[in-house]
Amino acid sequence: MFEAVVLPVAPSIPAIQESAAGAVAALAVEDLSHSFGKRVALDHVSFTVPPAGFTMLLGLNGAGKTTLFSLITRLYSSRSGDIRIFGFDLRRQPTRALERIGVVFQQPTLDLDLTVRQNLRYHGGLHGMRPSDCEARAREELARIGLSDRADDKVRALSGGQRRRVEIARALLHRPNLLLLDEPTVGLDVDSRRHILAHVRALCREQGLAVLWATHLMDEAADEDSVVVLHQGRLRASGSVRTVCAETGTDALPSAFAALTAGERRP
Ligand SMILES: Nc1ncnc2c1ncn2[C@@H]1O[C@H](COP(=O)(O)OP(=O)(O)OP(=O)(O)O)[C@@H](O)[C@H]1O
Repeated sequence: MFEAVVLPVAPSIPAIQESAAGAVAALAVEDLSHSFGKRVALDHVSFTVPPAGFTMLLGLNGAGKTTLFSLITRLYSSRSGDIRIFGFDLRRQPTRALERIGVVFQQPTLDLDLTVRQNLRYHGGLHGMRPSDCEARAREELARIGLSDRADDKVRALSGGQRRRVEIARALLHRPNLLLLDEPTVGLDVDSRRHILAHVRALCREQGLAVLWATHLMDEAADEDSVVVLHQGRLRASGSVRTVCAETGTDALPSAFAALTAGERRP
């Protein structure tokens, strides 16, 4: 359990206001494909994530969620298709695009032998933050997530849920406008899952963040979310929960998801 602390809204990066005079999507994926040898992981996928609000990226194992995240974060380069982040083309303007996203990867990436503060400082350095800014932001984000008193503990001493919370604080340090989380609650107990989801939903509401949350757990979705459904590398549906239910002739997201992902599983 932790008490979330509500802090003032962080200022956004000014250039976004300029480029987002219209409602520029936080993320626009267009005709994106990616293969590992002969295995097609993403097959002509197109969808958008609204400039603010919570979007669930739903897919079973092997749907292509992590491959998509790897392309958006440029761990892999896309050979076919386009990705724009707040209007910035990831291939042509990678710095401007990438500085707008924060990422929590599926596999934990904190250094267990560094303290919480040192992990955050390292991340700030990678983003070119001044040490004093980084220190102030680390304090803010650790307070927000209820871990101020653990700043000087080694990450190894934290629970799985606390480590995830530090990863979220780290992802927000440079004030991104789009937060990507790849199955962030995997391996956590019910209480930690609930609190992490509630925390990210609160961030989304209070700071006007756009969030893309990948999961296969239907109980993490809410009626007001936008959803993107991937299955076996293909886009099966995207839009509001209501639209996806209407399109599948179902009355709830779990039934819609079951209908959209029925059929042969890939070996
Ligand atoms: N590095 C890789 N080399 C070869 N094939 C890969 C690689 N990474 C992913 N794949 C394949 O690409 C497809 C999509 O995998 P991906 O990990 O993106 O799915 P996912 O939706 O994230 O699944 P999970 O929920 O299990 O993490 C799968 O068939 C997977 O085996």
